[in-house]
Amino acid sequence: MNVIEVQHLSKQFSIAKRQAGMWGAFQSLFHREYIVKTAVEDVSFAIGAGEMVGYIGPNGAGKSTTIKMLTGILVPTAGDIRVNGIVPYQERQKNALQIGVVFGQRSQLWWDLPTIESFELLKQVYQISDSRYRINMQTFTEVLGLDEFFQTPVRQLSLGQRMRADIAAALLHDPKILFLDEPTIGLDVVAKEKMRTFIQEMNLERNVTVILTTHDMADIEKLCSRMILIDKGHVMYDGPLSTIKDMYGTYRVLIVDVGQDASFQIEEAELIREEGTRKWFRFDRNRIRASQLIQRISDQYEIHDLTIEEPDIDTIIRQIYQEGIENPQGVAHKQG
Ligand SMILES: Nc1ncnc2c1ncn2[C@@H]1O[C@H](COP(=O)(O)OP(=O)(O)OP(=O)(O)O)[C@@H](O)[C@H]1O
Repeated sequence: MNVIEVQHLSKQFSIAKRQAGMWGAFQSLFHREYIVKTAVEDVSFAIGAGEMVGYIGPNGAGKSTTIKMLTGILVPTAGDIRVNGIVPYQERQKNALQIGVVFGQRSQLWWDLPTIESFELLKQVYQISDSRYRINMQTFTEVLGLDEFFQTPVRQLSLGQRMRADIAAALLHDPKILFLDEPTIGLDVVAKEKMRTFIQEMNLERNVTVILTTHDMADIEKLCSRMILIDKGHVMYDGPLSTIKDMYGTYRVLIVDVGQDASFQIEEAELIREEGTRKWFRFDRNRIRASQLIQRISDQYEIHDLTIEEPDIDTIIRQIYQEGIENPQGVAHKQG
């Protein structure tokens, strides 16, 4: 069953053009010109219950605008949007009851109140029963260690504490869908890992559907089997992370130390770096196998040390942004 359905969704913003100088400012009082900025264009996708989907793209791609339309904050310019059967901007309150939202860049909590009071206020806002509130607070406190800062006002929390409080607050009313906009931004490695584990647990134990926007590819690798990639408002790819990796991750780098100063080239590989006796060869595994490459080198030289580096998902995504994407096996597509 799909919990989110988006069809031909577009959003344009009209931005008033500023005229230069005093005369321009005066003229603007009587006649305003507008420029139209298209943030999201003809985006379609469907997300099933319990899926964890990474919604990713470079700065300004249209990710936050999409999330804001899904949460009902923004009204689309065109297209259909349904979250659990509800049109979010038409029934904002009803939609709010079934979704949880975390914006990594800003807190949803009351800035000046002790953290525990924010939770108590949310209990009232969402009319959460006493027993449900107790169970959820107990679970979240156990996993996220909330009690260490219950009495601290939100504005005094460290970033890691604030994010833990925010995600707990977003899940307090048992939403079936969770929107996470940069939930690990600025966190240290340990805090990131804790956050990811918690998200994973909520998905597994409560079947919460998760839509995650992030610039941290490790979030996607750890959490999402599916990825929707957008650029300039268009969907460029929608499919498994593994397909993207298989298609674009065919390059490897062989780092080899031959123990002596030797200058040599290999036809099917590109020498991309040299440091003393150590060399870096970039090769396409579809063209030559690592074992063949090593064989060629060891035929002439004694290999002292070697490593093979696989491309990380960051490198692959960067390559896609730069070069676009072809249409492989009907799962990915390029538009615009
Ligand atoms: N309220 C607004 N008024 C005018 N333009 C806007 C508004 N909100 C977003 N935009 C523009 O729409 C485009 C998409 O912005 P959006 O915030 O959705 O991108 P994003 O993918 O979330 O980027 P980032 O990764 O930097 O957060 C950008 O060019 C942005 O400047």
